[in-house]
Amino acid sequence: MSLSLCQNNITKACALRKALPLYAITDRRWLGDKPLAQAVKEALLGGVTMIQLREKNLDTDCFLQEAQRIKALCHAFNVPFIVNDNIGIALACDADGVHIGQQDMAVKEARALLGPNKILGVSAKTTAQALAAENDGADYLGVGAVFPTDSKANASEISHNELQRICAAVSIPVVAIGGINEKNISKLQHSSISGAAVISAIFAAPDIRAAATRLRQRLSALLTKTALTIAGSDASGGAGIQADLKTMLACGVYGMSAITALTAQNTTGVAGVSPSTPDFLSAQLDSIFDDIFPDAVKTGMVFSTPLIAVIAGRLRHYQAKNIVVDPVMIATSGAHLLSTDAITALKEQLFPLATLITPNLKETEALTGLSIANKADMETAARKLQAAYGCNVLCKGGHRPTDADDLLYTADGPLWLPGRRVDNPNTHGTGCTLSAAIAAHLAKGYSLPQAVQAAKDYLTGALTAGLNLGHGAGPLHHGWQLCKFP
Ligand SMILES: Cc1ncc(COP(=O)(O)OP(=O)(O)O)c(N)n1
Ligand SMILES: Cc1ncsc1CCOP(=O)(O)O
Ligand SMILES: [Mg+2]
Repeated sequence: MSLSLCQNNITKACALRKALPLYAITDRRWLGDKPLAQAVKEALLGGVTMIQLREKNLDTDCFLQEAQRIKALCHAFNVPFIVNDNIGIALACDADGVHIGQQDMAVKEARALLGPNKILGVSAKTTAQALAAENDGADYLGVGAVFPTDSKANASEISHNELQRICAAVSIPVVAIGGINEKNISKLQHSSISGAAVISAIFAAPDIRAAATRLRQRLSALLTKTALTIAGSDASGGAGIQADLKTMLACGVYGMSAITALTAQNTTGVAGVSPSTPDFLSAQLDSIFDDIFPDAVKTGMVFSTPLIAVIAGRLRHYQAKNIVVDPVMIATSGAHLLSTDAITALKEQLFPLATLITPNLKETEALTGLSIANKADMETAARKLQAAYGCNVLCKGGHRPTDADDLLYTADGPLWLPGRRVDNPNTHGTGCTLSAAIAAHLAKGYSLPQAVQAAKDYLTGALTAGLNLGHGAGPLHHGWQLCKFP
């Protein structure tokens, strides 16, 4: 992963992931008498998430006119519009992007012509082609044919193992293409694709809208991702397990929980803590991993050395991936949520397993023994943690006086992610919410910087919604995208 990603690239990549699940590609040869625009409108009404205009035989004027018409239609549905093969047409109609094959033009050249903001898709059949395309500036890959197809002459098939290898090799999203329909789509279940690109299963269907709707439903089930929170319960619902589960749902991921401790807690403070036994925590983790293997895990309040030993042991045993460790030590209210002797266990047993740790400024100081007065100090401390434990570090600037800039420190170095300070004293559960949202986005296949950026955007929305409950620092509105409280 390269951290030369600029903020714009991250935003573009996040938007692209939402557009990939059901990617419809036009082919007027399947339409009979039906006008292309009508077919595309039916597909859009059925819920396709991106449209590609694929014309192999039109002259330039007709191609451009068609592109302008279909683009307007797509944008009326807030769906990105891509042009196949022809970058000149894509630029002339200001399409959202272009899709090219290995023979169409060099990926580097396409990227240079398109600039950084347009979407560039590239066809790939091998891991070598996929890695080269990613390196040269592709935003997504079209990989196939994954089944026999009647829509493209001489489309050679690739094995599902190769598809899986390509998905694992690259950080950019992959859509499968070729012969995909409602009946066979479930065979792609374990491939880690971000979507399916489809021609005939949509455009050759007698009822295009209904076919798109059914495929979209199948894909939603197929692409469902899961995340696990290992944390303490907050009786008042604003932090801990309760915040994490609400966040995961709001971020489009199925959430599961293993409870380390019950807390009698509200917005004014923690009245009591009743920890789980190590055996019972272990039993909860076994129940989860043996049945629904989580695509990502976050840990929050881990409380004590014996509980940390169980968590580390089970995560290692199951080879859990995408682990976000929020080093919860002291609640916003001042209550201690980690026994002092457990800090060493947290560092030595959990940090080395983590994809990311998410300390705030106070936690960063406690973990490093350094005092932090400015951004340079944040970089020094984050570098120290990254070097000591081999995990990526998100040093959160939420308590900085002027901005809410966060520092993501990886083996590639520092990446500053600017944040807007939201004027809201109700911040109970912000750390839990951010780390759960990062885990949710990692589960969905976002790269680490994308996941952090998407989680920051979600948290900013939850703070901005301005929920005002309780007598202390109140909770956030985790469902701000779903509903408004009166
Ligand atoms: C998403 C997606 N993947 C592959 C293609 C194939 O494009 P096409 O121009 O038919 O063939 P190549 O250029 O890849 O040889 C596509 N249109 N979209
Ligand atoms: C364009 C393309 N590239 C590889 S397979 C294919 C055809 C996809 O069409 P269908 O979904 O009808 O099989
Ligand atoms: Mg092509």
